[in-house]
Amino acid sequence: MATEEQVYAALRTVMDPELGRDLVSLGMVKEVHLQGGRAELLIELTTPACPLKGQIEADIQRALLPLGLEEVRVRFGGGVRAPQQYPIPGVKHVVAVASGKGGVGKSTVAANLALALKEEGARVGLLDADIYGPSQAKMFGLEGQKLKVDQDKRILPLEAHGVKVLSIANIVPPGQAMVWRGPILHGTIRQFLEDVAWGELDYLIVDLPPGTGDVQLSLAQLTKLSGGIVVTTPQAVALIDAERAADMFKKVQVPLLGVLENMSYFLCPSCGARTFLFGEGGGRRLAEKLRVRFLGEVPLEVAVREGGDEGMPILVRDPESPAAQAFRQAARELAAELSLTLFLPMA
Ligand SMILES: Nc1ncnc2c1ncn2[C@@H]1O[C@H](COP(=O)(O)OP(=O)(O)OP(=O)(O)O)[C@@H](O)[C@H]1O
Repeated sequence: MATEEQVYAALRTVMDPELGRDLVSLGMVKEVHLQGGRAELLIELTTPACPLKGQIEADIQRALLPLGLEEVRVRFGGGVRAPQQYPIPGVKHVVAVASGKGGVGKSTVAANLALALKEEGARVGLLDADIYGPSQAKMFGLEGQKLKVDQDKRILPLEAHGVKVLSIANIVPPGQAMVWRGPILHGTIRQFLEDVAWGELDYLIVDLPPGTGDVQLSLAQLTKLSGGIVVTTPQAVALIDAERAADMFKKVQVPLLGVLENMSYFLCPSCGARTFLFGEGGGRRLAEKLRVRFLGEVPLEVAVREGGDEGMPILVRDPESPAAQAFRQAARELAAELSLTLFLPMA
């Protein structure tokens, strides 16, 4: 009959593929129950959205095989690991979504990544800091809704599809031109972070304006961002600007968690054929050049645009569509990269 010590010894041979250390020394083995010929394990991953769950489970099964157990059941648990210091009280991670060029789908990506992380069990907020072209209120069907404050006069974010959303569009009347001077803008970003009752969040996703301007700078100065991602299309002009956005993160010492390529190819709704409208492989090549994780390719699908216009992001509107699946995978990659930064401090 296998003993607990033997199980732990076997688990010491199972590596977290990304961290390169074994599950026991990483403190991931939370429970080992042995009864009869059965073992039940509780493994706490660095994030519930870990993309390598399947592989880790298979490795565990393989490592315990020589112990001759009848059955090994693996449960995965644990929440999102937090940094030593929270960037905002109650908020574990602030992640910025940037793009060099406008119109590459940054807001669509921010919305769907937020929803995908929520789907994995995380508590998620979305801050629309794209003050020149806020689109999250529309994307989440919250247009025209007024914000309320709590008894401490803190702004209460709105909520849709299980994500807390705060957009400047719910503050400034629609269609009104916004001229933001540096100090006002800085103050507004500060308010978004400090005077909003975000509550307990694992991730606060921030949808930045395109380019490399004052909002980015203010955000980096006002809070400790866990990281940022850059959204691009495969097109050469977009890639040049994307590299600039990546460089901005470097300048303000924010870890670049990855590059996501959107509008990678058009997926024909009737025959499923792929047409590479903007070229092929540019996002991956950029990620390789920058030595960061490639978060994946999201196809251009009519339903993504329709969903965005109707207040139903694709993850909600058509969860099984190729774009939704690509967003889900990208969110897992992002969560995994983020938890890596907690173990391996920035070089
Ligand atoms: N994968 C996709 N498939 C189809 N349409 C998409 C996709 N991604 C984004 N879109 C559409 O492209 C348009 C621009 O997207 P979005 O507003 O997300 O871009 P953005 O980069 O945030 O723009 P801005 O620079 O104005 O902030 C929207 O109509 C959106 O619905």
